[in-house]
Amino acid sequence: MTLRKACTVAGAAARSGAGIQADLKTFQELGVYGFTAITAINAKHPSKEQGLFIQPLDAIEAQLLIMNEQNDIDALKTGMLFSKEIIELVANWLASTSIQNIVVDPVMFGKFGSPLLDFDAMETLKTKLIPQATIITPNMPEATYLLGGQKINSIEDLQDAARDLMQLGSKYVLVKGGRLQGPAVDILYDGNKMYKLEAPRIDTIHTNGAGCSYSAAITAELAKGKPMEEAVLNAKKFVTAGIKRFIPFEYAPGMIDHRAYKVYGEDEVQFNEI
Ligand SMILES: Nc1ncnc2c1ncn2[C@@H]1O[C@H](COP(=O)(O)OP(=O)(O)OP(=O)(O)O)[C@@H](O)[C@H]1O
Ligand SMILES: Cc1ncc(COP(=O)(O)O)c(N)n1
Repeated sequence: MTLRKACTVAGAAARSGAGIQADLKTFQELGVYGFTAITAINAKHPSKEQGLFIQPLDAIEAQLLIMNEQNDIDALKTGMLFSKEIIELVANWLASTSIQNIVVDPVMFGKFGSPLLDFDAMETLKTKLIPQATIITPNMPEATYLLGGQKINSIEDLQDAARDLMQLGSKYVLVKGGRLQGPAVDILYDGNKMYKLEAPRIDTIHTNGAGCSYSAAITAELAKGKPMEEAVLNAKKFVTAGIKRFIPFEYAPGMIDHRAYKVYGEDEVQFNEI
């Protein structure tokens, strides 16, 4: 069987549940080979002022150049890109490749609010990168920022946001409703059909890496040739299983268990056209 290849262009997260580490673990669990290009190191700690180390542009460019040697990358995701300059670099590079499946996770904040995107980078994200995306995967605050402040407080608001976000030019939009009350509902839209994904809400604060791993799982499934609807459904099952078997940290909120889907094979997600 051909080994499928996925790539992530994102930040490294020192607690290792999110960012590049989450992406690689997810790729491995879902049976694809993972390549990485690291844009930043996120080592935020309450006792330290400086914890975010953005990589120099030439270091990022050098990693992207290495990717050019792999002319058979099946799917790619972007995560934390941080600055206007990095987004421009990645967007220009992507335009020069023939990669077909591009997942843009418009990472803006860490789980507990630390900024992972410069404010003046928003326009570049919207005009240079998102139009090249096969799918974008904003959570509720990210969707709100992309839409210039549009409030999202309900499943109907998620649906409206999905419709409005299509204007930015991606082929699919997935708006994640992780912050709503009740079941964990996400909305997938292709400009024509709209789908609701629903999983039971797990009572935990240990969800570090849920968003990154979700977009990485979609990337892995697309790399394997799955159609988008199936890729998103499998990815939601993967992330739900991971949240259910969360790994608590002693002094900080913990992270999802990337092994859970393979070990326990949970299957509790409903997928319906609405
Ligand atoms: N407690 C939970 N139980 C089950 N699923 C959840 C829970 N929290 C989030 N999810 C799901 O996890 C996935 C990641 O979504 P989420 O909205 O948390 O993204 P995120 O980018 O991690 O966002 P945020 O940083 O706002 O928490 C989504 O499918 C969401 O529905
Ligand atoms: C480098 C990096 N990238 C992304 C996130 C957010 O991760 P998530 O929303 O999945 O918890 C993070 N904390 N650090």
